[in-house]
Amino acid sequence: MSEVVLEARGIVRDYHVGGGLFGAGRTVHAVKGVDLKVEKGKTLAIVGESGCGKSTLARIITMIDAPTAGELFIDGEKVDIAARALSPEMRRKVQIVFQNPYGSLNPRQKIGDVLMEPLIINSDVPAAERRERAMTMLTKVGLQPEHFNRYPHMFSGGQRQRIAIARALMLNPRLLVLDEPVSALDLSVQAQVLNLLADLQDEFALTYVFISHDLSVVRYIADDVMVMYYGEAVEYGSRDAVFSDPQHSYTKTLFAATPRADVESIRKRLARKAA
Ligand SMILES: Nc1ncnc2c1ncn2[C@@H]1O[C@H](COP(=O)(O)OP(=O)(O)OP(=O)(O)O)[C@@H](O)[C@H]1O
Repeated sequence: MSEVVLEARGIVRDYHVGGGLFGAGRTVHAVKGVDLKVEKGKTLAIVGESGCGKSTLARIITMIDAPTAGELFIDGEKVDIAARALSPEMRRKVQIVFQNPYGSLNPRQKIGDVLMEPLIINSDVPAAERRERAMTMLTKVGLQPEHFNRYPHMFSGGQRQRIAIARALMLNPRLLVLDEPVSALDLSVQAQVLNLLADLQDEFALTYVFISHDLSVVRYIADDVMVMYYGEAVEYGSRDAVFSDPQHSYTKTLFAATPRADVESIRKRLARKAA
């Protein structure tokens, strides 16, 4: 039987904005009741334009932010995100990789320390083993052991994203939330990082939630696709079903607005890289 790693039921997130001493302000309904389910080793891509609620949903899944309503289950266990003391074990299971590797790495921290930090904070793994695990992880993401003592500015954008992925994997998570992880990279580097993610998924049986606005990337990486529009999931199904027979008018418009040539060229490039 398949194992469900992530399930969300009726997730709602409202933000109260504006309103000072005398103003009432207003409520932004960022996520309006989203259900989703992702099985072990699979990738759910969440796609939609800026402001549709993708990042809000990503923060809720990562337990950084609490929903206004709804339930979240990780490995079948209900998560009480509002609780201050979420167990370290629960936190360990879900890690996030952000779009901008420049912003997410401390410029004064050597790469080895970047990788060992999650172990220092969340585990009692001894120093020698921390070092060894960081070295191993560097090679798993296609970097070299000698990169251990270098600083982030000495790396390219693609290499920095590899470092961010390595750090996210240091605690052996079950689920990686990838929030536009290749959007800031050149096309050829995007392909390399996507192939790396596919390899790591196979090796560690990882489950991915992949947030993107780029349909060509989604088509390559996803098993299932959710299309969000103004906080709602207007389309949700297998990649092939969503791409071959989109049901919602917004999805049709979104697909029509994506230049076909772009999709084809990146698919060919990815296929060449994969060969
Ligand atoms: N902390 C916040 N306070 C108030 N409103 C917010 C907050 N975070 C997000 N919003 C609003 O919620 C809506 C959804 O935002 P969100 O960032 O989740 O969308 P997104 O699809 O990820 O967009 P982008 O790709 O631009 O990040 C937007 O209208 C946004 O302005």
